[in-house]
Amino acid sequence: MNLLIHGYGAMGQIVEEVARTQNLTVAAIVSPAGGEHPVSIQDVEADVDVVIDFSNPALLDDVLAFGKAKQIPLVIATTGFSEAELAKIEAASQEIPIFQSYNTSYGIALLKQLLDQLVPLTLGYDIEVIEAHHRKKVDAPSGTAELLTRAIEAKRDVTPVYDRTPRREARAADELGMHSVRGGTIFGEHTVLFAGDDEMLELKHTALSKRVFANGALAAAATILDRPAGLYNLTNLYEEATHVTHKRL
Ligand SMILES: NC(=O)C1=CN([C@@H]2O[C@H](COP(=O)(O)OP(=O)(O)OC[C@H]3O[C@@H](n4cnc5c(N)ncnc54)[C@H](OP(=O)(O)O)[C@@H]3O)[C@@H](O)[C@H]2O)C=CC1
Ligand SMILES: O=C(O)C1=N[C@H](C(=O)O)C[C@H](O)C1
Repeated sequence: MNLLIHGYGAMGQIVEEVARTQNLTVAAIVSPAGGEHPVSIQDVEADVDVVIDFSNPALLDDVLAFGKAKQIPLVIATTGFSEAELAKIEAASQEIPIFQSYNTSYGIALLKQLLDQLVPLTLGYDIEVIEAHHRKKVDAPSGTAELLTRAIEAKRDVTPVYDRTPRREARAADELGMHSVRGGTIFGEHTVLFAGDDEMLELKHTALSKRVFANGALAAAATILDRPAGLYNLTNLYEEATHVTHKRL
């Protein structure tokens, strides 16, 4: 598997490190900051089998154009896409295999499965999603908070509310509050709180390193390599990705 690592910030660098420990071939790295690497994906000349993208939505068009021109699969792990950008990813997936997920950890895949089962049973409980990340994160709420919110919305009639400051009223039963904490070096923490009368239930996932995301992205890359064109995610790649992603680091 000849990898192209697109985006060479904190995550791109960890993907490179983890790929090398797994004896995978890093054929090219694209670093908008320049240095020894190409600045743009369009300048990559190496033979590449799959792209792993941890960068910025501003670069989406370039990544999709590259994947379609070379007819190779893409693993898109960047967060913060608009609805229009997500639609572009979906359209491109009719031509090439694309894995797109706002969180590549195995634990979040498990949390989503739990929510699918649990949320229909929680009428009468108020649900809030709380996420915490490092001080360098630029997007909020996190992609994972959006992913979890969509999973909850699919199972209960709720309306996401990100900012309560303009409201001066009691919480409506159908609200789904979302909250962001930023500080320090927190790798990523997501809590789904079910608050009932005189009791609370919390489902919480804590990433203990960035390696967990790199490992999951590499597992996704290996899994979609030979897939037909289509849009893949943690749910429909779940079975195959499990044994790879969940191996001991
Ligand atoms: N799906 C998942 O499981 C995970 C997703 N992520 C997501 O991956 C992305 C990258 O995270 P991380 O590596 O921590 O972020 P960094 O800020 O450390 O790196 C981002 C990379 O994208 C480039 N970049 C950023 N903005 C632009 C822009 N406007 N135009 C061109 N290049 C740009 C940066 O280049 P330069 O250095 O020149 O600024 C850098 O190479 C984020 O969206 C993050 O939320 C992160 C962890 C897990
Ligand atoms: O920027 C990060 O670091 C992370 N971003 C993703 C998100 O926005 O959910 C995934 C993970 O939580 C780390």
